[in-house]
Amino acid sequence: MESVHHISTSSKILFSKVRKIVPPMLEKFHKGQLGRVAVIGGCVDYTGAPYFSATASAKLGCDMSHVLCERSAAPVVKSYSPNLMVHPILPSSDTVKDPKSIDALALAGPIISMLSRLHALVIGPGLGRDGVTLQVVAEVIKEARSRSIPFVLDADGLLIVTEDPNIIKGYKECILTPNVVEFGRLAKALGVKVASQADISKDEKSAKSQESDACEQLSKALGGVTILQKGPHDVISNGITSLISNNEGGLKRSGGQGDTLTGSLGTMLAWRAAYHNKLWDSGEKDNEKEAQNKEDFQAELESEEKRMSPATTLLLAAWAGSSITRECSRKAFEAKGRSMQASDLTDEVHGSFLRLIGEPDGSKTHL
Ligand SMILES: NC(=O)C1=CN([C@@H]2O[C@H](COP(=O)(O)OP(=O)(O)OC[C@H]3O[C@@H](n4cnc5c(N)ncnc54)[C@H](O)[C@@H]3O)[C@@H](O)[C@H]2O)[C@@H](O)CC1
Ligand SMILES: Nc1ncnc2c1ncn2[C@@H]1O[C@H](COP(=O)(O)OP(=O)(O)OP(=O)(O)O)[C@@H](O)[C@H]1O
Ligand SMILES: [Mg+2]
Repeated sequence: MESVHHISTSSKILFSKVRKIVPPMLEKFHKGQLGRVAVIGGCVDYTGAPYFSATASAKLGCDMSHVLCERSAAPVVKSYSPNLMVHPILPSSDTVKDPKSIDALALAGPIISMLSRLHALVIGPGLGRDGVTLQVVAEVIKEARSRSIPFVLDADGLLIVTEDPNIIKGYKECILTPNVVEFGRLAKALGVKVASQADISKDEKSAKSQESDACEQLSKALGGVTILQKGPHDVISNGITSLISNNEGGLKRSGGQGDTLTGSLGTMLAWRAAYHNKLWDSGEKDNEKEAQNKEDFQAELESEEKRMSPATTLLLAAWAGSSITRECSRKAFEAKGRSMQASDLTDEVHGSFLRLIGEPDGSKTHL
């Protein structure tokens, strides 16, 4: 049976609502207003992941793209691109005197001091599993939460939640992006039962429903945190309702496609903040009511004149990031077939944005 909780609004309408939260390009804006996003990740083992994430964020359209990484990763990430601002301020066991006795909050100081200048964080791409690094990042998460800074948590960053779910429980300004393995770890930690492949119905509709039920349950167990569960289709749930992202993707499953997703989400979160701060006039009527049930969410998504509430735009931003990533994968696969690499997605970000979303009304781009 199809889950009763899915939002059934068509993709066409959802994309028209996404366009509402994309800031138009206007001469009056100054550097930074269209998004300052930082990716926290990059260690001795992984330098590609933070690069792909930060570059996707920049290519989607944020103004400033930072990478906060471990010392050994910084010169490598810098050498990939002069466009990124790369800060070697993420501590690890290799960069502290005594890894067994650290003051994690003090070590997080240089990162925390940057937070007031950022609109959104992407925590996790290529973070690695070093104990010192993870303790420091846990302090950054607590601080970002206390200041209501939105963030995406992915990859090794999700381990922090698996260890201590309370760190994000009930936080309504974050998106978790687990792949199938990470979802299983989180579900286990929260005591949510996930149907095994053998249990999942062969009927496609029922299978989709079972998967989105698991996503909704996990979201509920985390107090309504938004979860984007990646897979053949992506399920996005806030524990009350779900959106399914199922536009066609590519067939190559190369590593690093999740990084285009997190970077895109970082920019969507920064744009969403600008929308709620009324950086420009969206032409919509004010709406004081926060969406609380499926009907409210659907009504906001289908209204042509009312502003959306933050809970609705969070779901929508997650759906948009997923749709863009899948379109990048489709186009890159069309061109490259089985040789497709993560960097091929990076080149498709802007074209995918234009095809799916398009420039909002009022943009002076003449595209
Ligand atoms: N170029 C890079 O620097 C990249 C770095 N990455 C980083 O690598 C680190 C580890 O990430 P992993 O994703 O490997 O996580 P894990 O180390 O938890 O490994 C997950 C394992 O599950 C397997 N798996 C994935 N989907 C599956 C499915 N549907 N069914 C069964 N098995 C499945 C994968 O092949 C992988 O071996 C993270 O920090 C991540 O950000 C990745 O993002 C890939 C690209
Ligand atoms: N079977 C599939 N069919 C179509 N798209 C898929 C499929 N599996 C994953 N995707 C898409 O690929 C993107 C990355 O998801 P994936 O599950 O590969 O994440 P990941 O394992 O975290 O990636 P990474 O290697 O970057 O860590 C998502 O946008 C998802 O929608
Ligand atoms: Mg991943």
